[in-house]
Amino acid sequence: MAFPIDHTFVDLTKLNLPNKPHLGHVTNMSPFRPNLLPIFPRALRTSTRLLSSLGSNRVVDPNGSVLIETTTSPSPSPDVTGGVQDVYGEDAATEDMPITPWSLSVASGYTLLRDPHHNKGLAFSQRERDAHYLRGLLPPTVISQDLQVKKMMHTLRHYQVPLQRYMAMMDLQETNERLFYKLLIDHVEELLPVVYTPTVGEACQKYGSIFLRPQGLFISLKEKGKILEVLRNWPEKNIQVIVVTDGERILGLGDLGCQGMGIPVGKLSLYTALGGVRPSACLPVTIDVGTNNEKLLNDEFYIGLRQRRATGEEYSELMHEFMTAVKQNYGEKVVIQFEDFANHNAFDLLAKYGTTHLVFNDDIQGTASVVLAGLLGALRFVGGSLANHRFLFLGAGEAGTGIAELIALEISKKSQIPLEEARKNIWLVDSKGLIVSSRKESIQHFKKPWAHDHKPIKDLVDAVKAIKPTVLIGTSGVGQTFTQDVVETMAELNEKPIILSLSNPTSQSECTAEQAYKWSKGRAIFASGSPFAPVEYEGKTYVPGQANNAYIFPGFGLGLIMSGTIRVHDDMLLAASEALAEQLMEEHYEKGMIFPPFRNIRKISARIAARVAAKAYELGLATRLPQPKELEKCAESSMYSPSYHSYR
Ligand SMILES: NC(=O)C1=CN([C@@H]2O[C@H](COP(=O)(O)OP(=O)(O)OC[C@H]3O[C@@H](n4cnc5c(N)ncnc54)[C@H](OP(=O)(O)O)[C@@H]3O)[C@@H](O)[C@H]2O)C=CC1
Ligand SMILES: CC(=O)C(=O)O
Ligand SMILES: [Mg+2]
Repeated sequence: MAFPIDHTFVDLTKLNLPNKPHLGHVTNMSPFRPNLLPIFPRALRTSTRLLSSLGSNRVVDPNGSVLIETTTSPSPSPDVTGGVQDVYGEDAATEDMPITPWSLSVASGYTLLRDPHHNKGLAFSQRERDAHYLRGLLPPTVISQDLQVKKMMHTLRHYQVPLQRYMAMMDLQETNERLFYKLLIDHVEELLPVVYTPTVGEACQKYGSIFLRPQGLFISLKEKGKILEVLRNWPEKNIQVIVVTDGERILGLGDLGCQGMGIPVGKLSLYTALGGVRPSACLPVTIDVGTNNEKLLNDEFYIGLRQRRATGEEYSELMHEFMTAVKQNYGEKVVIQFEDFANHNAFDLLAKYGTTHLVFNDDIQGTASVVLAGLLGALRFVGGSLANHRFLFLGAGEAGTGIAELIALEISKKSQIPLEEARKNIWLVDSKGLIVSSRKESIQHFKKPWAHDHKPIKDLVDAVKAIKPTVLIGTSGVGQTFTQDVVETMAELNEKPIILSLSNPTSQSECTAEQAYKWSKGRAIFASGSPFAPVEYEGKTYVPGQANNAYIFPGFGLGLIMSGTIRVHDDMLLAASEALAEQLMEEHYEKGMIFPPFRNIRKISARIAARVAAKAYELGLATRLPQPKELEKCAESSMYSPSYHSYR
């Protein structure tokens, strides 16, 4: 179907039909939208009769794409009943088989005001208020969406507590979706820290207490054997992106179990606001296999399963059922973004499903791509190529080893040296110290490529002194681990030390922006995972960058979707990094920035999407053919706009 995915109606007057439509044949017609035929499974059945009354066996949209087609076969195949595809098995079901009673109605009056997808609040015009039975349900004034944005920002700025802002934003998302996205797009730099890190971290910790309305799809062990049915309970059918977590490693806050749902919800808000993917095409999912967080298990307001985490086969079987059901229900072009899984599952899931599904691990791959872009930008300050630099990581998990591997891949490709060779300048420290060859037998598989020959070193500062890195990257999830000693040593070793404190939320950042600039005497090139305000140091203002995968995944996902790509490839991550790095302009360098500002993020995302899509076409992984000529324009024009529509 070539129709935009949030169109659940098709205008019969605009279609290529031989006879005038006889609307009596469609039971779901709206009195307010008389020419609109609902495109929903149940409506498809009623439309079969409509089609025969029109003397046609197909409905074609203005672009020539078939929207509805009756079968001409005398003996329909088992999944084609009554002449149309029996999408959810309603027609094939016998009387004793349960089905989902899908129905579609057109919202008006009170229901319309309570429908977050269509509600416009005080922005309903007088004519719309008459046409849609709203008169008296709203006070007399009519205001524009822009004024609504202004008012909402005024309200948000009055809240002193970040969590209050978060709750107000979530409430808006659940009551007036377009206004929520308009606000987020127009004030992205101010509101990103509200709906995303750091505030979303606190929201997840307190999710049970602040929980008002469920968001997203909860799939727990109780749903084993029924996951396909659960997916079918979700009201939207055309899903393009799923962000899924099992809540075991939420930011640097550890196991938050079912309350990790704040993360997929937040990430998908960014898919829409930053990447332009329609909200109706986004599905947040939390897999609940229990939690090992004692505090939550004993919290009377905890919303998840009250048991310790299932592991081993029980875990894998649930995940496999989920992955299979997703492909069965939505096909193979749905992006499945793994988010905030613990590393003992994350690497295995990515490896296992990377060859059968369109999967992307944001913590391993998205983080790698954004950090590589930042480093390419930082070369401008420090000179040379990546091959001339030495890297030391604190933290050798998903983010640390993911970034390390992409840096090595970039060096290997650019310098035409083997990957093994490129890895030699990259060192990692985990909770037990520097990863060295004598530890090789006892470390997890994803650390093994980094076990170089060296004597063991326990402390970070000693590792800094021994390795002499030019770049220090924090991915430990532990705050304040870049001590004054560590930063000063980096500054002794380097004229411009590159220091990235990537751990989230702010409380877990390896050091603050102020510490990095102060302890390096203003010489550090610094960026952090969660935002820090500009810092004044000895009369100069330093603008820290935000090295967060939010720069990458929305545009990356858009690129996959717009090209109909079926698998993720590392070269697409490199393409995304290059696209992001190229958008760093002279004016940004002058302020010491290594990332372009977030306020231009939709433009940035369109460029990333175009480059990712181009790479997918080059690799033969894109299925949307022929390849559009101008991919960036194509990306821009396909982006969701939050402006209100006017109603008939
Ligand atoms: N800015 C961004 O875009 C992103 C930031 N992150 C952040 O990065 C952090 C880590 O995430 P992730 O890699 O997925 O987590 P993992 O759990 O996979 O890895 C954490 C690593 O840190 C090590 N570690 C823990 N404590 C210490 C310590 N005190 N000293 C040295 N090393 C330590 C662990 O060691 P061991 O292996 O021995 O247990 C492990 O290697 C999180 O805070 C997360 O929010 C993640 C993704 C994106
Ligand atoms: C940003 C992110 O994905 C994380 O901290 O896990
Ligand atoms: Mg994450």
